[in-house]
Amino acid sequence: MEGSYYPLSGHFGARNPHHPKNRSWQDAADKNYYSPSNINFDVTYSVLASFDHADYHHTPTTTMSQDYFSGKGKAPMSQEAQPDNEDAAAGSPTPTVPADGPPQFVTVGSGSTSVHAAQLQAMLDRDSGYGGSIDGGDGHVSTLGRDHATQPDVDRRYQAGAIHQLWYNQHRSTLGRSITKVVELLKHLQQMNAQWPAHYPSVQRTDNTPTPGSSSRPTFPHSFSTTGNKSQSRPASPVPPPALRRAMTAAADSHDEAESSRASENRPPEEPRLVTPQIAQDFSVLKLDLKLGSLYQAELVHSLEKTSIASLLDGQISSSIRHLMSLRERIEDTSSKVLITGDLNAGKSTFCNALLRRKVLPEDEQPCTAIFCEVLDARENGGIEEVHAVHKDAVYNRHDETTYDVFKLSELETIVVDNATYTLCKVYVKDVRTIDESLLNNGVVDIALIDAPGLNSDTTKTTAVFARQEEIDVVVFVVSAANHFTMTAKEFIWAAAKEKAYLFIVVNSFDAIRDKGRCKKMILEQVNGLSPRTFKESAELVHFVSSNAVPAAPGGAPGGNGSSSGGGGGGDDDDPGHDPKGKGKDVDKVRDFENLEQSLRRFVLEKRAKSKLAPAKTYLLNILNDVHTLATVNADVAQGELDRVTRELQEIEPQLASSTKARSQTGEELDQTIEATCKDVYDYTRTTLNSAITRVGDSNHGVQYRGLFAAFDYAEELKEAMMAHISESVAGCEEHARMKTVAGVNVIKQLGILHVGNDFQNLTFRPDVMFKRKRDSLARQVEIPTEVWDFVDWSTILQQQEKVAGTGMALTLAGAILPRAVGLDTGWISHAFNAAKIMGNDNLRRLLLPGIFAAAIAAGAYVISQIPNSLPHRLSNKISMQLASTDYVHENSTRISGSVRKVLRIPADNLRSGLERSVKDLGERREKTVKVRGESEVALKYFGNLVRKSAEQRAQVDRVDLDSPPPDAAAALQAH
Ligand SMILES: Nc1nc2c(ncn2[C@@H]2O[C@H](COP(=O)(O)OP(=O)(O)OP(=O)(O)O)[C@@H](O)[C@H]2O)c(=O)[nH]1
Repeated sequence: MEGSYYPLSGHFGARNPHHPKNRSWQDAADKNYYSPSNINFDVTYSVLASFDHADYHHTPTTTMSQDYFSGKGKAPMSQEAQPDNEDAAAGSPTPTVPADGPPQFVTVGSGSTSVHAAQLQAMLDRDSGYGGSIDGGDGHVSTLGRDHATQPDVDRRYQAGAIHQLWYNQHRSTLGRSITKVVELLKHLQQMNAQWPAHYPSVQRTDNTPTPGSSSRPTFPHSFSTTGNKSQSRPASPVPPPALRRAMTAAADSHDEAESSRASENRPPEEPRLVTPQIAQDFSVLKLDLKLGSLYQAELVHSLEKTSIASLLDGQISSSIRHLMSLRERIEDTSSKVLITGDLNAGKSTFCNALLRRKVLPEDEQPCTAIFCEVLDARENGGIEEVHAVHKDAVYNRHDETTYDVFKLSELETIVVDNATYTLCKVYVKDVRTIDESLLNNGVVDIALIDAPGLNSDTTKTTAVFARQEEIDVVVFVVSAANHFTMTAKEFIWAAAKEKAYLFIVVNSFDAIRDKGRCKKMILEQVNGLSPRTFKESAELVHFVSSNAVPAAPGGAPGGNGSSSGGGGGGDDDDPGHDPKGKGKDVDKVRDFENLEQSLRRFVLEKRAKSKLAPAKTYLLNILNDVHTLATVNADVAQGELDRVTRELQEIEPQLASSTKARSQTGEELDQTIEATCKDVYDYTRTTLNSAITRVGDSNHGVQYRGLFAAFDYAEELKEAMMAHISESVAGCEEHARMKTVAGVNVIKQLGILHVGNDFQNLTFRPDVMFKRKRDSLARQVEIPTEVWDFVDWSTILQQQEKVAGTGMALTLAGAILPRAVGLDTGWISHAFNAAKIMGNDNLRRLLLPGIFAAAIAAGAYVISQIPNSLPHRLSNKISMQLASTDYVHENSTRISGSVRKVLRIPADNLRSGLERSVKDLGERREKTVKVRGESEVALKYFGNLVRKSAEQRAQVDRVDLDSPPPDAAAALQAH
């Protein structure tokens, strides 16, 4: 057996005669110990080394631990108490280990000693834990390592402490890194949630929502126990045991496997929901508290906008980030708080002083401690010993003197008795012991001792509340051996045991008891009744000591007797200097106390892992589960959204193309229809009216000539009839225009139905309303006055005149007009004219005047006679001229076709804007859909990554096994 276990640290090596001086920690680290076929204790050893070069340097603890390993300290045990190291090295069995157990000595170093190394580790595990490995779970109280502590025992304890510390640091840094990663993930999730509001599953209205606190708190499996309760082994599921969850996390049943959203989608919907209620049940940290009024969450989720839910989620993520930060602070905090409480006058202050090896806290036979005293290493106060008495209701801040008053240590007595001004005081003391010996400054973990006021009706509650604080890693309950447990003590232990599972019980003033065996038995029975778990581990957790027998260390504060820790004495009842027997007793007492210290130290170490790392691990698993669920759901939603918008785009694209085409085609068609209709109406109207006007004089329109004396009436009636005829023609044109308009509207309607849809289905058109305005009726009318000259057909007369020149004209007039006027046959006159022409002009000149006269008469008579014939023409011409001068035909044609255009334009414009709108709508929809597609693609990628990353992180955190011993050692043990 070559080498030693101790090369690991100068300190260990210094105390072991077999320590090879040329070996160093670095030497060991340089060895390749990672070969799987050579699993041995050196693996653990190399783990130690690797930590030394990795995470271990980061924290003050690291530094202290290095000091601790550097050999600056000295052995905690008195020389008398140390076993023969030579014997131990030579392999002689120690009396504390059963004969059939593993070897009772250990010498480790090279790979050849791996079996023993593993066995040593197993022993360390058994020794340092307080699981079933010691008492076998049958309630038998072992006194192993307490009554007869040997040097190997002590070494093993140190080794266990070192291994535990490295194991702790490894897990701490893994969890710390994980926290940083998760915070990053959450921050990105927050950003994503702002851009793409994350979908949150609503909660189904079921009664199986986990009620906080309903699950029973599990027992903490032992870190070092290799035969720990198998039923407590963590399930393979990443969901941690429920009761390990923090108060703010809701416990989720491990059998509540997250249902895949696809599977849940296949189920018939029970109520409207965003995603699936089943998934919502699995949320623990990111659960949205939507219980408002009488609304159920599901209803509320649905009544809230998606963005409101996203902002609620954002709030949850923020608080989660804050919580993770505080968890990181907590795991990085190297100190552990030990609450020392118990009945009045049980000896709590004396016990604290004994741990400190200094009379720091006032001890008195009458109740004196009225406020909480937290004893801390003076290094935390810049090395200055003083008391900071914290003001009532103030939050202590060492850098803010308004929160506390400063006192000297010697003034502590006056402060602790007064609970009116202060509730808490911070006592900074210099540690008089070396880091090997000190509990307060032990090189592994900084411990703060909190001396609580004695339990009474006023403070029990306060102390119980205090005990529940997460910062309290360990509760030490001091009970007087003479008084046993009072009612108040029992109540407190009941309450505290629920929170902390294990309590450290100090039965003090054991020196005052005569029948020690009976006392032990009775107290242990009581412990069994109060905290069975603590009872099961009573060898480690229940200690019978006499605190007042522990002397102050050299250099201690006034009050200590200056004797060394190993020297004994200092007790009130013994004087070791004069009584060798008494000295022997005190040595036992001191050794008991030192055993207590070692147990307490291990307890603190283990509890520290539990109290600091377990919440971080549990919370990380919970949040990662939530993030994973949320990411899975949202990846599904994003995929669904992507599929949907892709389908939608496939529909929209052709719709948009055909709509755009229809818009231009239909626009042209509409223009053509309107133009063609208007042109047709205009042309028709113009032609019809022109022909009507031209031919209006061709008939008398049924108006009868009733003689000369009714000539004027005749003219009037005839004119009216003519005008009516023309008006009727206009009305006819309007009717034609109506028909054409109806046809045009129908064409537009069909186009509308074809391209726009239902809007045009109900298009109704009332043609009868057309041309009903006053303007239309005015346009039809023409005012033409009747004049005398209308009765004379000058053109006829002039035509006749041309036939005869000069006098002939008169004759012509007479011959042409008169007979007609008097209604005679004109044949003879023609003959007369012909005769006159033969007679010659001279004869005729003589006949001129009478001729003219006769002709005038004849003409007058002729004109009158011609009225029935000439008047229609005259009037027709006159009307025609008049209408031409007012541009009647054009005006009406324009009016009628204008009206038609106007009427047709209404549905046409509607159709145009409908088409325009549909193109615009489709364009906008397309734009939006394209945007959603882009966002969905980003979200899908993001959440897909998040699913992967959260699963990876979760697996990493899950690998942080707080319930098992360092894996290499366990493997070595198993290999053996
Ligand atoms: N015989 C004996 N007396 C002890 C022991 N420990 C403490 N005492 C005495 O018990 C009395 C009370 O001790 P304290 O330490 O003040 O008790 P306490 O629990 O702090 O008291 P309060 O804080 O006031 O509740 C003192 O007179 C101590 O000397 C012990 O181990 N043996």
